[in-house]
This record gives sequence, structure tokens and C-alpha cells, in this order.
Amino acid sequence: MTVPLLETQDLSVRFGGHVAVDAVTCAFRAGELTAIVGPNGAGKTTYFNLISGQIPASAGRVLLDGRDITRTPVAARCRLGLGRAFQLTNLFPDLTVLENVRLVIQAHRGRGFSIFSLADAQREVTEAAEAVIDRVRLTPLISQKVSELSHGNQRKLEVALLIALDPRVYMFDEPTAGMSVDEAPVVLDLIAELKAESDRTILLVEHKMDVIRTLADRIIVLHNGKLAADGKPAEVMASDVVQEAYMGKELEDV
Ligand SMILES: Nc1ncnc2c1ncn2[C@@H]1O[C@H](COP(=O)(O)OP(=O)(O)OP(=O)(O)O)[C@@H](O)[C@H]1O
Repeated sequence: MTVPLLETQDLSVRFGGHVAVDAVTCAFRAGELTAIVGPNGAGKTTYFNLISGQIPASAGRVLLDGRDITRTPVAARCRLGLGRAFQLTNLFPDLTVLENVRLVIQAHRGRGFSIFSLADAQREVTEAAEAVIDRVRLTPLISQKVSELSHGNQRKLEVALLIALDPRVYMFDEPTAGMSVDEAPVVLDLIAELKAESDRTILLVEHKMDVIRTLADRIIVLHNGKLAADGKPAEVMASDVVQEAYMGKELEDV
């Protein structure tokens, strides 16, 4: 059997007396988009924080490609292929769209570029940045300062930064939150495109059932920090556990 791209084994974190993530064991394979659902306070964002390394685990392990990364710092996890969108916190508001993407590409490529002359390296970085910006449909705004972009376009740029990192695991926490009905489809289309590149694993924390229905191959449900359900969307959405306790009326239209 192939090794899962990402895996958590008995992963837990305790804040004082409260166990926010409680022994979650789950494997995520390449080519699979998993939606992580559950009521407010269920532990979804905390589970993400444990996987990406924002907070240390109290117990259990995180494995990437079978390698234990539980104690690996955030930046090193990122270099190993874990990519997380950060709800606008990693954008530089006074720089342009192009400058933001260029910075990420430069930082990610690091010293590997010394084999090129400086001018060639600069051109290559710019071309790579332009391609990513085009992919998220922000080319008309390429020279605009980030602070002047709409919220929706800032969210698209955030996805561009993630794509620029070329991760093997994409982690999205409510990627269309706060976006208008016109803007959200672009981000959802992008996630669908990434999913079509079948060697990636995508984790999506999402409340919107229409988004989950469109994109998810699998749903896991967290409740009180525990893994409460795991399976194909139709099965999980129809299960008593979800219908009664977790999603309530939101699922009626599924
Ligand atoms: N740093 C922290 N210190 C103490 N408690 C925390 C901390 N971070 C999260 N918690 C608690 O852990 C629990 C899980 O929170 P978390 O934000 O992961 O839930 P969630 O499922 O993402 O909720 P939501 O859907 O509202 O975003 C909550 O009870 C929260 O108050």
C-alpha cells in the first residue's frame, strides 16, 4: 500500500484543561480533496494549526510522506511541501500584486538561483510571478498596491502566493469567506484546477455546503476535537451523526 502524502496519528493538543484536538488519526492521499467540517469550536482550525506547525502538538504525530514532521518548524514544513493560505495575514499591503508574488517566489527558490546571472534570475522570477498572477485572473491589477484591492481580489492573491510555493499539500481555511458572489467562483475554480492536478492533496475547512458538494471527494467531521465521521460526501452528509448534531438545517438542501 502506498504511503499517504499526509497523515496525523493520535494528534492532540490541550489548552489548559481543554483538549481542542483529541487523538485525531487520519490519512490524506495525493489527488484527494478532503473537506473538514464541524460546528464552531470543533477544533478544525486548531487541527490545521497542528498540521502546519503554528502550534506544537501535546501528543501524537504529523507525517509528511511518511516522515515525522511533528517537531519541524513552520518554514521547514513549507519547504517540504505543506502550503497554507493565511487569510490575508501574509500579504504586504504597501507592495503591488507583482511584488508580493515575486517576493514569495524569490524566498522559495532561495539560493538555487545563484547558477543564473542576476538579470536572468530577476527575469525568470518576474515571468513565473506573471504566470501565477494570470492564473488567478489578477493580470489587470498586477501593478496595483495590495491595500487598494477589494477583499475578494486580496483572497485571490493569497491563493496566488500559495500556488507560487508549489506545495504538494494545499490547506485552505474558508477560502471564500467574505467574498462576493461574483468573486467566489474564481477561487473555487482555482481549487478545482489544483484538484485536477491529481498529485496534490487538498484540505479545505469549509462551512458552505454548496462548496463542499462541488469540490469534496471526502468529508471528515470534527466534534469536540474528535474525529466523528469520515467518508464520501453523500454518506457523511446523510449520516445521523452529521444531520443531528453537526450541520443542522444547513444540510437540508443537499
Ligand atoms: N490558543 C488557544 N488557547 C486556548 N484555547 C484555544 C486556543 N485555540 C483554540 N482554542 C479553543 O479550542 C477549541 C477549538 O477551536 P477552533 O478554532 O480550532 O475551532 P473551529 O472548529 O475552527 O471553529 P470555527 O468554525 O468557529 O472556526 C475552541 O474551544 C477554542 O476556544
